Amino acid sequence: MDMAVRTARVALVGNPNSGKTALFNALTGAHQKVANYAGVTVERKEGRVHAADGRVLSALDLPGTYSLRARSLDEEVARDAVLGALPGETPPDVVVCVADATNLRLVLRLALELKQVGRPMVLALNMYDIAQRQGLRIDLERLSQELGAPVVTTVATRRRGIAELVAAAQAQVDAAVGETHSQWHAPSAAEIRAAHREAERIMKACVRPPERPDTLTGKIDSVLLHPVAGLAILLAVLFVMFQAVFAWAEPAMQAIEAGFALLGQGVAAFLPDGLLQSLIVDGLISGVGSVLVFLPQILIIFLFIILLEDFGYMARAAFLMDKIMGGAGLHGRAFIPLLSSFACAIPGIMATRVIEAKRDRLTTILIAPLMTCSARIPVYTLIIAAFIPSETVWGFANLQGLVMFGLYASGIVSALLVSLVIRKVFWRGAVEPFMMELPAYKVPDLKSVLFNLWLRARIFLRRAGRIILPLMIIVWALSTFPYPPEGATGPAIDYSVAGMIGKALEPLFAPIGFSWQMVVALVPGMAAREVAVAVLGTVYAVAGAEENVGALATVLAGQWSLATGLAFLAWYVFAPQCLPTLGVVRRETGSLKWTLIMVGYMFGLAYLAALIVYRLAVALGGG
Ligand SMILES: Nc1nc2c(ncn2[C@@H]2O[C@H](COP(=O)(O)OP(=O)(O)OP(=O)(O)O)[C@@H](O)[C@H]2O)c(=O)[nH]1
Ligand SMILES: [Mg+2]
Repeated sequence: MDMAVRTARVALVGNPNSGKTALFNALTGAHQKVANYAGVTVERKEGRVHAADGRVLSALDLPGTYSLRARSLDEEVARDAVLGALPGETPPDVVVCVADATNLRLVLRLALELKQVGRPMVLALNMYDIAQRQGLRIDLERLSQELGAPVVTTVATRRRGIAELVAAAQAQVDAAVGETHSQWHAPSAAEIRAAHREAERIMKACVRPPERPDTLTGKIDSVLLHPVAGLAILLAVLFVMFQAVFAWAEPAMQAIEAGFALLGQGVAAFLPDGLLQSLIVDGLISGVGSVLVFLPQILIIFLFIILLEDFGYMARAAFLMDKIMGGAGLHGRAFIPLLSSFACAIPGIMATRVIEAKRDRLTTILIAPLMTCSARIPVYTLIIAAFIPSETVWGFANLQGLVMFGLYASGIVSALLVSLVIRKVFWRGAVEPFMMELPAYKVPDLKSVLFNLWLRARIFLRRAGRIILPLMIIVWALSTFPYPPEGATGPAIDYSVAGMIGKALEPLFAPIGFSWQMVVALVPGMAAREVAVAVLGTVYAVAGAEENVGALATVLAGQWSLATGLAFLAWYVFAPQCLPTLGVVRRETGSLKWTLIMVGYMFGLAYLAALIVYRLAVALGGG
């Protein structure tokens, strides 16, 4: 094979949370998710590295692992990539062992294992900035001798040491002599002990303990992990987050709303009355605009989540929740997947790969969609704005924020209950104990926070363009054609296909107080939750009373009873209104049966919850 044309492949291997993905991003210019807790990366990702001399390398980001003795699916990915065991894949030309320089003991064991694989290796001592700040002294030359591999210091987040790392990797490729045979085999207990001793010896020989050991982390932890104070702080953080959603977003939302109203009026004035004007103004601008208004709220929630992630708080939250989750039959490792599900259930379900036991993993997959994903935010805020007054209660809390908090809490509490039921119905047995690593606290980096926020905004805007926009054209057509017959008196939509579908399904939803217009919104809302908001925008715009040009929330407040609004919220806490999620559940469980069980229980709960809420609200005078 001609070495000059084949791109050399570099695999990034290391303990969880050591900065592999941050290095990968710095090397390739990619934007993979980086966060301050273990288990962020669960899949292999490949990218291209342009070296200073013009050559191109291929880099591979991998899930974190402590050993090649893989126990969970994500660790297997790392092991197979290193051993070249994936179908159609050769072992990497160079292995870059990524180390958290402040936590070398564990990575030395992994490095010794990697040496046995027999591929050329480079040790990247990442987080070197923190090591230096702590006054940790590492004898780089000696370390390199002991491991028989070049050592490069890096600060991935500041892109320091990147060029040196690439050069070291390339030098290893150039010096490599043909194929080596892997010496790696699953080690015996005695071999593991010997490796631990060897790691300990290297540690003693090369690392002098920090002059300023990290006492701050301990001090902060004694408060944040306190069983009472810690939980109170966690609740307070969430409380502030939901208050902020309503308190801070208002001006930005009004500006976006006014912008779309102006755009609609401008286009309406410019285009002649008729079909095209109706499609663009009522279908596209009104539909897409009604969803985009919620961008500020989504960004506020993500700002909180990103800051907490980067600070290192999320792993502490997991620690605090561990008892409660264990009581509900959930594995401690389920926390991070469930946390990811607050953005979107799809990455959350993928993240369950870190859970070793199949049953624990399946339980987590089944409840992940109950976490409030960001696609629910537009629906929740719309209905809250329409039906919940912006009042101050108890002298300090905004009622709208409290209701939002309650909706998130309903999702979490029901998830715990469902998990408990799954444990009772499908399988019993104790949950395995779980050792959590707590990452060091870090001051969030402003640039990376803003960048992450921009990535979230981009996902939201893309969904608006790729899912909502095309669907709105279909919805507009279905709610416009066929035209009402000669001499018809009702609004045109009553005679359209959408009207017919809505009215045909209406009896099914009448007991929970849904109007046929709402049913029309639920059907395309299966594709993505927030589409329902856009459809409501269009259905009521096409229904076309002049006074309806106001904000959608005002329109809904005039059209629905309070009971109907609350029932709609209850429905949205549970309904599996997201086909892509169902597709991922099917793929990750490999089972149609479990996918259908999930769909069934979620629709069942949605109907039941909406029914109870509706009846209760009507009985209390909200009909
Ligand atoms: N100060 C400092 N922080 C870093 C450095 N490299 C990474 N980080 C931070 O460390 C945390 C972990 O980084 P990731 O790149 O997600 O780690 P990973 O090894 O990919 O983690 P997993 O995918 O969970 O195995 C993030 O908060 C990064 O911003 C560094 O060199 N210096
Ligand atoms: Mg990673």
